[in-house]
Amino acid sequence: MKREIHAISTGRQSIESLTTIVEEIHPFVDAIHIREKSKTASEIYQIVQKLLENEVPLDKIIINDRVDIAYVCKVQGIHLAHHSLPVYAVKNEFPGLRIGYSCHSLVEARKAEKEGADYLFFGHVYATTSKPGLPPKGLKQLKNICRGVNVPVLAIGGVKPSNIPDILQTGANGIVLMSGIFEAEDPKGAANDLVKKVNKGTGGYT
Ligand SMILES: Cc1ncc(COP(=O)(O)OP(=O)(O)O)c(N)n1
Ligand SMILES: Cc1nc(C(=O)O)sc1CCOP(=O)(O)O
Ligand SMILES: [Mg+2]
Repeated sequence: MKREIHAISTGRQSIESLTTIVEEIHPFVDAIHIREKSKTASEIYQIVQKLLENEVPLDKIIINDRVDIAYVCKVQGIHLAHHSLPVYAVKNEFPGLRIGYSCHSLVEARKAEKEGADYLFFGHVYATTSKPGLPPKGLKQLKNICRGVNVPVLAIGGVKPSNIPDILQTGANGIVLMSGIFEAEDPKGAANDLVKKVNKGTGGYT
């Protein structure tokens, strides 16, 4: 199974900054999550249209939480969290959408898999400013999740180039970054570096 790199928008950037970064990084990553909790449906739709105008492939775009926007825009998929519509409900209504789910325990992971999730995020693996005051789950729990389900598991939370080898040792199928890409001084350089690290030793990158 190909290892995947996903990038998630921060929710803190303007439409202009966000779309400029995505236009630079999309060739290096497998998926770009538009996770913009305080933007309106109209603004998120505008983001997707701007990305398409700038030749970002539809099949690299994933919408966080908003199934309506994912369906209307015909993107690659929808990413659900604990506050979202249930996985089984989305699967039933939109069998063509790739469904991701953010889980934080083995019980949640197995439930999401049973309900039809196509892949899982597990986190936060390392400390991250995105989850202040919450202790990181660590590599041991990540390994346990990877062994406990049959769908791909991607590590999220505090991921940086130096911890990629340890993450991949757990059996994780990829990595997910927010600040490490969207808040990097050089997002394109950061994404390129991640591709090299993720594919090291697989023959997938020369
Ligand atoms: C134990 C625990 N519960 C919830 C979260 C964060 O929620 P999540 O479903 O991942 O949604 P996002 O806010 O991250 O989009 C967590 N990290 N830990
Ligand atoms: C959106 C999100 N969800 C998490 C989870 O554990 O569910 S961690 C996270 C943010 C990850 O940001 P960064 O790459 O900057 O650490
Ligand atoms: Mg999350």
